[in-house]
Amino acid sequence: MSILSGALDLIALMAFIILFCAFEHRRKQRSLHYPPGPPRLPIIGNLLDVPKVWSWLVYQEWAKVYGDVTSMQILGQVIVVVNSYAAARDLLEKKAAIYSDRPAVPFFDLMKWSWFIVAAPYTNEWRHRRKILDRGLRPNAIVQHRPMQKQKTHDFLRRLLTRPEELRAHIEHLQGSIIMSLVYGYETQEDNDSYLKTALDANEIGQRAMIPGNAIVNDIPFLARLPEWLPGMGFKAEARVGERLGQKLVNRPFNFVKKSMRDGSARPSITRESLLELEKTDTPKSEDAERAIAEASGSLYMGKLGYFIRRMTVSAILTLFLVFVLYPEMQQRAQAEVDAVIEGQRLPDYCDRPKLPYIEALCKEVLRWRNVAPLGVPHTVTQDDVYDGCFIPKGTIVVTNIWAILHDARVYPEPDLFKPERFLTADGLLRDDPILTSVFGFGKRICPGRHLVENTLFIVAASLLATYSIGKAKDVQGKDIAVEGAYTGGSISFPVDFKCSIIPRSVAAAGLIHANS
Ligand code: HEM
Repeated sequence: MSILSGALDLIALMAFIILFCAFEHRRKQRSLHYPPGPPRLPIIGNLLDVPKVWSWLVYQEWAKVYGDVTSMQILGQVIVVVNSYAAARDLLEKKAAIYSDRPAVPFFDLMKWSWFIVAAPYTNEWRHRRKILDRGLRPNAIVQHRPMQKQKTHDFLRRLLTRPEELRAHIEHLQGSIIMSLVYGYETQEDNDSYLKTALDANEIGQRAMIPGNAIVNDIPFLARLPEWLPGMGFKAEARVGERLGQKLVNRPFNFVKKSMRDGSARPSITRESLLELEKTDTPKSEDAERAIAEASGSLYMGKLGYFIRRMTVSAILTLFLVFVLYPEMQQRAQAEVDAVIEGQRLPDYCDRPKLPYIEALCKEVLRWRNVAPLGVPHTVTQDDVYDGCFIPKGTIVVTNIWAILHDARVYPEPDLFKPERFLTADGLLRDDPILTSVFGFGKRICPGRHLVENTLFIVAASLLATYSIGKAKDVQGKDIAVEGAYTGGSISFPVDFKCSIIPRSVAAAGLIHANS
């Protein structure tokens, strides 16, 4: 009896100590301040301080006053902005276990769009789908798609030959057809593509849900629980449309792959490879495992046209054209480099890459100079945390100021200048720069498409340089049309529309384009 009561006393004492420590820990955290930031007004906090456009520039200025990790509060929601590479790694990579969630988008929940990886919460479901994408988009896996990327780039060159004024449409087609081929082995039709309509419709709904202020339920989530017959509940019917579209988007191309696998016509693709892998490991095939593949692929299909992935890649390729217009001397240097390798006999290939360090450096500088997602995609914190003596509570939204990281004058001197040489050694060799990967985000949510983007940018740049001269367009009087080189200030930064001339460098160059497309 006395042994038993002694043991109980010990357990009670231990429980008391654990509770006391937890209480003290929490009390200490509570007594800590949030990371420093601009002064807050009662209730609305920093609502009036948040700029609608070019916010990354304002946050960069705040960092000079308050430090690399700053915070603001909007209607009670804590938002932390991370402005340096070191802090981004400390939080989003070293503490990835608690910094990898995404802010909730209630309208997506209503549409049952948890399959859409970009916005999905950090759950086992997400991990499973993300693994499928990581496997399909890793360097060793995408190597087999290089011939396809090359062929699509050659088709792009041909389109530029016949309708150069439709530059942006051609870039969108290039990007979309690469993704559809990579994900489903599907050849996008030139006009009236049958998969286009579904994706466009789903995207329209997706965009409305993502852009702040567009879907009322995102701002006032409890509305989702009210009955549909109440006034103002129209979003519920819209959510049902979104759910149906989402299912169509996920299932239709997936079924196309399964059917073509059955009749033996399936081309290599992420979906086909994932299904083959599943056959090896999962017997009998479970519906859940197939569904995960369909949904992971659907996320890329959605992204092919979406606000997010499409705009990013299109923006980067447009920047390439802008750079050629603004800096003709760099275009000439890059042309000389590619000419020395291909000697006008053929179009560039991936195997030429090691011999084209200046072009590689130019592509890297395109990604750095006008990084297309200056604030990345927000993460959220799933547990209370302390960083550098400051309290970061569970639920905090963490925004990475990728712009500030890539325009840090200590790392990239004269950061606003376009200088490919910063990625070259004194001997003209390519310099490894781990900080540049910040352009694709951090930690577990880092962009899985990054290797594909680098491959695409390289082959597009080298092929363009080998065949075209890009310069200022002329007005009716034959005068150069000025190009400002301005960018939009929204969450995905885009070159403001500009005109340029795109002319084959020679008859032989035009001949190469025809011969290869
Ligand atoms: C210039 C082009 C691109 C840039 C700069 C870019 C950048 C980014 C960034 C900053 C993120 C957020 C990372 C984070 O949360 O920390 C992201 C996420 C993502 N990107 Fe990209 N991206 C590009 C193109 C692509 C392409 C071509 C694909 C598909 C093949 C892709 C697929 C994705 C996906 C699926 C996510 C969500 C990852 C997740 O939440 O787990 N991206 N990207």
